[in-house]
Amino acid sequence: MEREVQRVRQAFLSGRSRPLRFRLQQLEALRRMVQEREKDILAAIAADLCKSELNAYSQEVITVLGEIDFMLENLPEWVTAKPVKKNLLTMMDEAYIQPQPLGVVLIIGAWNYPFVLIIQPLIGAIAAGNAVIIKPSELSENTAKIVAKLLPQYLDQDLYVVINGGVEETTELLKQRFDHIFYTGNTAVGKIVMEAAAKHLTPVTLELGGKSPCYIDKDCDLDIVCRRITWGKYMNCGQTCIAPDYILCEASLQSQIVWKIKETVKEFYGENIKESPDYERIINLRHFKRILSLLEGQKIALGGETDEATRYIAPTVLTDVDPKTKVMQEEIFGPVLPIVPVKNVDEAIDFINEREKPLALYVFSHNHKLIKRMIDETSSGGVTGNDVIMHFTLNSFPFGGVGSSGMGAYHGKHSFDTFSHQRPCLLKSLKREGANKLRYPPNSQSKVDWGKFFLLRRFNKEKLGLLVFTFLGIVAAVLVKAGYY
Ligand SMILES: NC(=O)c1ccc[n+]([C@@H]2O[C@H](COP(=O)([O-])OP(=O)(O)OC[C@H]3O[C@@H](n4cnc5c(N)ncnc54)[C@H](O)[C@@H]3O)[C@@H](O)[C@H]2O)c1
Ligand SMILES: CC(C)=CCC/C(C)=C/CC/C(C)=C/C=O
Repeated sequence: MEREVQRVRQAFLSGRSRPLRFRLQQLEALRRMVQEREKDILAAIAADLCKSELNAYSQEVITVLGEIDFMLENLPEWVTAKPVKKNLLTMMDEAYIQPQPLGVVLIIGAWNYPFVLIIQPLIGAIAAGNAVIIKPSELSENTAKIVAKLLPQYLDQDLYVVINGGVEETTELLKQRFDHIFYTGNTAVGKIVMEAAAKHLTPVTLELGGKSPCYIDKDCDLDIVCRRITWGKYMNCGQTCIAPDYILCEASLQSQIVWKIKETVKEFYGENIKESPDYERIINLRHFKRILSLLEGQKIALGGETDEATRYIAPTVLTDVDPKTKVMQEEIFGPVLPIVPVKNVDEAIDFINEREKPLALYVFSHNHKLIKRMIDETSSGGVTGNDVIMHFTLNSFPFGGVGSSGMGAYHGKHSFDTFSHQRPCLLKSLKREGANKLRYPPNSQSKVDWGKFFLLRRFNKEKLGLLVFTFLGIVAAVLVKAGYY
């Protein structure tokens, strides 16, 4: 493992990942890989998650292709050094911020969207000029294998390396020194990753999970609300980090919500859900049993049917759920939707704020002010009003959590920034030493006064500032040279 990381570091130190042209070439090669090997990639995702190729394409491949195109279009501008505002002391100098690659990045992926969750951060890391080691989830083994097979056929083999394995391999990998670790997965392992990173003072991005609440105000169109929630909750069989985890609403709305979700489930997946190509399965038996255990003692208003042999759990809704029960203590990550009755929006806000900060928050209402209030008075990684999931699709948004749902963010320019160091560069001339004498010892009251003037004085118009500065610089230089200081 150590030798593998060393090999990638040597490749980074060769400097070849840095030129813009190289980054663009690698991103284009990655796009070619996705396009030319689409069938293999979709088959692998399908095998891992019992997902139709159409769904795998729309949920994972479209996002990847969109992200690559966005990078290719904008990268030339992002890599360019950006001049910054100057003060009077640096007015004659060159001052700019130069984004630079961090070095060797480790990307650890999760199994639930096994392709996009490793390839989207990879796109950002390549765009920013880094070398990358990718550790796909061992639970989605088909996707892990195909990615390990295809990447070296299209990308630089020493700069971008896939290492497959489970806990043992990841633990070994985490002992190595990286310049950034980007981890997607559960919060408990997030802590392990952060602890390992701390040993080398390696910065981390943690894309974690949590219980994302969904508040339904009585002033709304319940048909549309339930259609959107049904889509976002049961997509990928509920195994989506930003799926609505539970509903908060007035008790009287519950029966209508159950009825409308039932109708929508029928419309989306047909009478026989098991036969639907659009309804997935639980990833493994451990998660299947974990989800079943969440149903114990609950009022099942819809669904509840299961089949262990195929790890099938029907779209399920629970009503009158007690917040103290197990289903409300952990992220569900399955097709089970509890409804917790609250009296009003105040109680909903308190309910959310008494718990860990979620990855996403959803609010449904015709009342725009109520939605704004919910946003102002709570915290979450992201928010969508009157829909679910959709903030994920906008790559101008930073995608990430807050508090226990994660730290750092990515997508689009945010990915580029996450994998870059914003390096401040100040280039001075070796001339104009006279003015510089003001800051050299021995100090004096008048030097301090000049220093205050140069550093604290603000001018609205930059040009006026430059003129005044030039004049004062000349005066100061003359006075210093003449021995007045
Ligand atoms: N924020 C996001 O973008 C996002 C996306 C997907 C999933 N998630 C969250 O991830 C969770 C589901 O994923 P998961 O954690 O079950 O995925 P997982 O089991 O695939 O684990 C994630 C990664 O951690 C590694 N890992 C597991 N145990 C480890 C250990 N002890 N030490 C070191 N590495 C270890 C695995 O090898 C894997 O690569 C949910 O909480 C979900 O909300 C978040
Ligand atoms: C809008 C469409 C068709 C798809 C969105 C795909 C989606 C839900 C991706 C989720 C990726 C992600 C961050 C998953 C977390 O578990």
